[in-house]
Amino acid sequence: MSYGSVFAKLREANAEAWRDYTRHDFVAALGDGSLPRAAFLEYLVQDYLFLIQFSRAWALAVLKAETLDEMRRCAATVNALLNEEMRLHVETCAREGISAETLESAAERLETIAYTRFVLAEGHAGDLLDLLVALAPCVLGYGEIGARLAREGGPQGGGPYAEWIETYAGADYQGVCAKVAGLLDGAAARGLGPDPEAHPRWSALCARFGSATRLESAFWSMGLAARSAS
Ligand SMILES: Cc1ncc(CO)c(N)n1
Repeated sequence: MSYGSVFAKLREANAEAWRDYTRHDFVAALGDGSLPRAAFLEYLVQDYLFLIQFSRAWALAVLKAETLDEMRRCAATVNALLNEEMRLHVETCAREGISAETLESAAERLETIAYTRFVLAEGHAGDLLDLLVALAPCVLGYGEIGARLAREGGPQGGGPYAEWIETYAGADYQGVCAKVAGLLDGAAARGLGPDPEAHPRWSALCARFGSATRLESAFWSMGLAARSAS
């Protein structure tokens, strides 16, 4: 699987953290269907709150964009988040008796606050490239996870979390991933030149990508911890 050259370099520079995130126990349990329902629902409620802030971060990317084409592509991502991805959360929760109002008034857990405010703060302080590097593990990590779980599940799929897997493995979401990888490559080419790893900004960008990746792992762990809590 490849989502562009700069993403591949950032992932390689954070290989261990990336493996922890994309091969997390939560992900394995989603794939084989053994994830307890309570853990999934707790994750889904927090993820809904995550997506609200994440949409704001993509709206910030519209603001930080340097070309009209970038503005359009960032705006399309805001639309995909608010009007497509969040539907999965609302519909799944509705079937479990959790209303949209309940979702919106749920309290953010610390892991949700940490991750979303990290991305927003990095974006406010930096330029478009800084923001996209903080956003990349979320968007492209889920694309990679969804595609892998769909492949491993075989042609029929099935299982209790098939709809979640299909959301991220599906053509719409994979198309968003390709767009985001293209945005990242473009912003990096502009900001870092032809050899990004030789640029003085590179180590800070790798560290930022690594932090977001570790915050993703913490988000999965929060879901697993909810298995026993309420
Ligand atoms: C925590 C998290 N990361 C990434 C995505 C993909 O948008 C998501 N829905 N939630």
